[in-house]
Amino acid sequence: MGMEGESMAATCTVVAMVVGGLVLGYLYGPYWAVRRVPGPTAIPLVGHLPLMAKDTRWSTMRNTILSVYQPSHLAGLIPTMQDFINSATQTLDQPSCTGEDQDIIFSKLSLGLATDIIGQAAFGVNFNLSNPKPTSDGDTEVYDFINQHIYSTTQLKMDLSGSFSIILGLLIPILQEPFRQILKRVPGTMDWKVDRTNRNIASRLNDIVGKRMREKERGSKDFLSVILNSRDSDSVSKNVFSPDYISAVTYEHLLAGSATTSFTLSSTVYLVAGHPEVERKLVEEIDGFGPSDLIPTAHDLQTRFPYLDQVIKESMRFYMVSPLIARETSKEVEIGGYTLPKGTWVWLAPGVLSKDPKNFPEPEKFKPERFDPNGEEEKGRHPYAFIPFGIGPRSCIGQKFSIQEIKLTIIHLYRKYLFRHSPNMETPLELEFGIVLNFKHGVKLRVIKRN
Ligand code: HEM
Repeated sequence: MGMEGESMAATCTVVAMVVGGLVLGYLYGPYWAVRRVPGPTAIPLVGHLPLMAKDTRWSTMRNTILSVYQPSHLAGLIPTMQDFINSATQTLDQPSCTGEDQDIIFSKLSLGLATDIIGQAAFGVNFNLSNPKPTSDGDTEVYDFINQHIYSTTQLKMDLSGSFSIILGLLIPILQEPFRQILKRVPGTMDWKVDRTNRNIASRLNDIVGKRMREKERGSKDFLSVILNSRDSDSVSKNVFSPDYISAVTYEHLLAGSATTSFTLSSTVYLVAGHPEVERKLVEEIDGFGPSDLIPTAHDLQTRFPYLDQVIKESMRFYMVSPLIARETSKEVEIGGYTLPKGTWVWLAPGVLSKDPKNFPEPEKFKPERFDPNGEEEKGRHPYAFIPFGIGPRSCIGQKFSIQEIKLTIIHLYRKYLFRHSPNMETPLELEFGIVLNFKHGVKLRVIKRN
């Protein structure tokens, strides 16, 4: 190549670099402007459009399944819930649980129970964890599935005990995904285990969804059936609810509905066990309802157990199971004097709010009476100070479902038993911070049979 050719090539390279720089600048300029504000990375050319598309799909889904969470439907679920509660708590009558030095790991019992109940409601499948004796190959399958589900739930950590890519992502977000992609191929790493588990779960869910899709008569009781029926009857839904998407939201329900409810149940029993005066008032209210085999109706649950209401709220305030809630601004907005550009992620911290002494005097004290609707504290409190289920159009869809389940379980338990902290349990309680809070070493209790 002569001198002229070389200088031509050099000029072309410079021009290409300048043009490339301009294109990159154009694509990433808006992102650069908000680089200090945490949020999802904009994809070149399409920006955040995929997220918005997801959102439309979600609202169609949410509207479709809302019927499953309507009061009339929930009321009809009471016998199903009660059956699972009876069978999950049966083991508490056995000498291996009621002996003086016997610990029960209550958090395990409650996770099995909550998973069974949501499994039935979401999939129409009995995982049978409340009656833990595999009897056939089919049952073993379910066991494996649930164990994987529990494993993946407990791996959703945001502290320094999570997988390496998650830890790295906390420090240098841009490196998280590339490292995850590499580490998930390295056997033995946490990323590899999580990936393998997630793929197993996904394939099992696809099997369940596929099987239910082929069913002609599937009823309309559970969430999966409602979505599949709507998919069969309406062409819009057919496009919106692809089989993969259905598996993903079904899994989301299983996850959202089991770990949260189970944590709340366990922390309530744990806190009541450490507060004899609260226990006395609670047992008095429960005994006052009627004979011990009288199952409360949905209306009874709402109106006849005001102190139980306060105990559950105070437990949820004390240990806020979902400590963080994410939102993304759909347009530029000013919050507290800060201008947030469109597309900014905003994190709400209900756990911080619930320990604010302005709204909850002596926040480190467990005092259910602070939620007494006739008390000064409750009347004077900011209406959004206590938001364990989130707030607005994306708030928890399963709120009533879980409260019904928690109330039924607590009533059933305290009719028959009292609980004490096991001496083998750490003080104070140690927690693991993830997408949902978890107990580091479980909740170990001693059971006292009443009468
Ligand atoms: C004590 C139990 C529970 C707690 C504390 C809880 C808490 C939450 C919170 C804080 C959110 C985020 C809300 C927001 O972004 O504003 C949420 C969302 C959600 N929860 Fe729950 N939840 C519980 C039980 C359940 C149950 C039992 C189910 C299912 C039956 C469920 C299904 C969902 C779903 C599907 C969403 C996403 C809603 C959406 O994005 O439109 N949750 N939950």
